[in-house]
Amino acid sequence: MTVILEARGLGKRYGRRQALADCTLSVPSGRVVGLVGPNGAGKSTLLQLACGLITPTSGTIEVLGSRPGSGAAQLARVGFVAQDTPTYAQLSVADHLELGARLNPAWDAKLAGARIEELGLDPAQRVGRLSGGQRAQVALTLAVSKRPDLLILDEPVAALDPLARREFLQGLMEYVAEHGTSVILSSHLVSDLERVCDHLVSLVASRVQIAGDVDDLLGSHFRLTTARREADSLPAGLQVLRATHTERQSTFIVRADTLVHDPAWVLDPLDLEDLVLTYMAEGRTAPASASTPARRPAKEAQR
Ligand SMILES: Nc1ncnc2c1ncn2[C@@H]1O[C@H](COP(=O)(O)OP(=O)(O)OP(=O)(O)O)[C@@H](O)[C@H]1O
Repeated sequence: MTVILEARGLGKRYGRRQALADCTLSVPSGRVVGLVGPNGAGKSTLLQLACGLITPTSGTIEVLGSRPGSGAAQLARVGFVAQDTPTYAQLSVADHLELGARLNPAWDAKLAGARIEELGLDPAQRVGRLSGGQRAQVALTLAVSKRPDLLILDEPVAALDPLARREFLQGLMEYVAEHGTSVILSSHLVSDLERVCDHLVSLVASRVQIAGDVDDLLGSHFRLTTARREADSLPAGLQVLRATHTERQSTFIVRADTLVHDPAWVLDPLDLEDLVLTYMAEGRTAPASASTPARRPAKEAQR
């Protein structure tokens, strides 16, 4: 398996504020990775470390086999769109493409021109006069037209209306399918991520809480409904992430790498949103472990 991003004990501290802590992560190449987590969890910090905009205060990170921002060749292989989709308000759309062409050795002028035409944007239009969504599209066009091996997008759809969001993600998927680019994108919109991502990284309180291929994660997490019982009476090997009880019934969200079936249980699959929200809620009540979430003991039932 080729790894596109490898972090070992990675941390970033601003004065006394720990923006990212003890992050150990290995992201396989060829994936569309969804990076999720509550506000302030450290998502932008991780993405900025990955493209070399900031440097770690502890640990190491390698992207495409070398230190981020370590040279022109490395920079050329990574496309980054920051959270505020920065563009130059006074420059036209065509000026942006010209800038992209001059700054990037592998610039794909045909791709850039075709995207702008598809989006129905006037090349002569000043970018400061475009809507937030159109500016996001111009920023994405610049990032993909440099033909990177890894595209890093920090909340790319936050400013877009639902239709523009759908079109943006559809366009991104078509691009990825055609060019095989690896993508890491952060978003609070898990339902969007569910449509496009095949790998998930969840950060809570500056730590990696869970990471893995979406199919593996969904295949090892379930909603288990049974006659009322306490979490600690469930078989060993089930990690109880959440427990709720009525007078007669208990519902557990469990993680189980190999599941023993019991006819007294009803097991239902989780969707990605359930899974992400469960871990986020768990992160609020217990400090997250960086790399071994499945080994934690079952928690006390919440009543
Ligand atoms: N330049 C900075 N100086 C000081 N603190 C910072 C700086 N950048 C980030 N932080 C702090 O680091 C923590 C993580 O911030 P970060 O922007 O990475 O979170 P995030 O998960 O991207 O949040 P959001 O979802 O709100 O965008 C926050 O507590 C933030 O205040």
